[in-house]
Amino acid sequence: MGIEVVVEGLTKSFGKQEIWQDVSLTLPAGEVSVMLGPSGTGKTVFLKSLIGLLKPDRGRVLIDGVDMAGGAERDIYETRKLFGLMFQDGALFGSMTLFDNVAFPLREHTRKKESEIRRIVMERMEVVGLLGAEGKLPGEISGGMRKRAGLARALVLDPQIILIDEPDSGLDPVRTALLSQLLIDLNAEFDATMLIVTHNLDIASTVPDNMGMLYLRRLVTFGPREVLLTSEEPVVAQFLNGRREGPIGMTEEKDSATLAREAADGFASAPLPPLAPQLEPSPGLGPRRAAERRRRRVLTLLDQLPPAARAEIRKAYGATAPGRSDAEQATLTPPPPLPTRRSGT
Ligand SMILES: Nc1ncnc2c1ncn2[C@@H]1O[C@H](COP(=O)(O)OP(=O)(O)OP(=O)(O)O)[C@@H](O)[C@H]1O
Repeated sequence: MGIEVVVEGLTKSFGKQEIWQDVSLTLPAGEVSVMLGPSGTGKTVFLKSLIGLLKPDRGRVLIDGVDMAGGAERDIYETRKLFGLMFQDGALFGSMTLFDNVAFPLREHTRKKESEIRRIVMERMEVVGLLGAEGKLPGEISGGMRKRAGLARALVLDPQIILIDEPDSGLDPVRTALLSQLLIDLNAEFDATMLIVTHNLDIASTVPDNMGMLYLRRLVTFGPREVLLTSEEPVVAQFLNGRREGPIGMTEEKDSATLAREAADGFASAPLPPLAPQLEPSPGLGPRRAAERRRRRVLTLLDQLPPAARAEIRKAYGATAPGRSDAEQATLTPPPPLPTRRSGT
């Protein structure tokens, strides 16, 4: 099962440019989380800080007792092996075939025999739908295929935490919808903690268990998806509706006169789109193990959430039994059977 990632008071600047300050959140073990935010708000910097590639000025990133922000380099190096990373363009080596690209981490970080490497690579290629393309070079395939190859490579070391940076960039809507399904299927198969950075509203509204948003050098919110998707905070509502009107401008922040004029025109009261259901794993995979853990976790949190989010969660999980608190209810319903995993994964 995936590992919990605890972020405490993280603050990062480059010289005089403050990227974000005092970011605190917990990525629950094995669940899928999405981080939204306008361009340039430091989402990629956040991912790199989680894995210890960038050092924050203050704060901690705790993974299994190791502080990725300020711990001993040897511990950070070891803990990094728990991660799978997929950056925007797949970050493949152009002169290597897809097979060699996907095999690279196994050859680099393990002493496995070539026959074992072949078995693992072909299995991961199958998971991302790339069987048959293993002999191709990255330049010979589409952008979507390159991203899936990047995902296959992120999976070869059986990661417990998977960080994915803008998996949708450059993809058409159909490929993006297929990718959303693939991300949920990967979570069902590997039960890893996943954090996805994206601007894509289709992925954001249908894939994650939890969502957060970075804006104006702070974390606006982070929590169960229903909180952000029902939030009336103007910046969140603007982002989720893709509207021009609202606090976010081309250079991140609009001036107060423009904002006041737009507010007078009523942008703040425009309704949010109805909540889309979260995707289920493809037939044959069984339910995600994280789904039942998340149900129990979120029901115990219910009393602390805003009313609109609470109502959506109750709707999603069925009405609470009369006379029982949400926390009691969380322990009552028996969990569904565990998913059947494909052999060898
Ligand atoms: N190594 C670095 N040195 C100096 N500045 C950096 C470095 N890495 C990132 N930045 C700056 O940090 C800011 C945030 O960058 P980042 O790439 O994290 O944004 P983002 O939210 O991921 O943007 P996008 O959605 O457009 O990819 C930018 O202004 C960028 O120029």
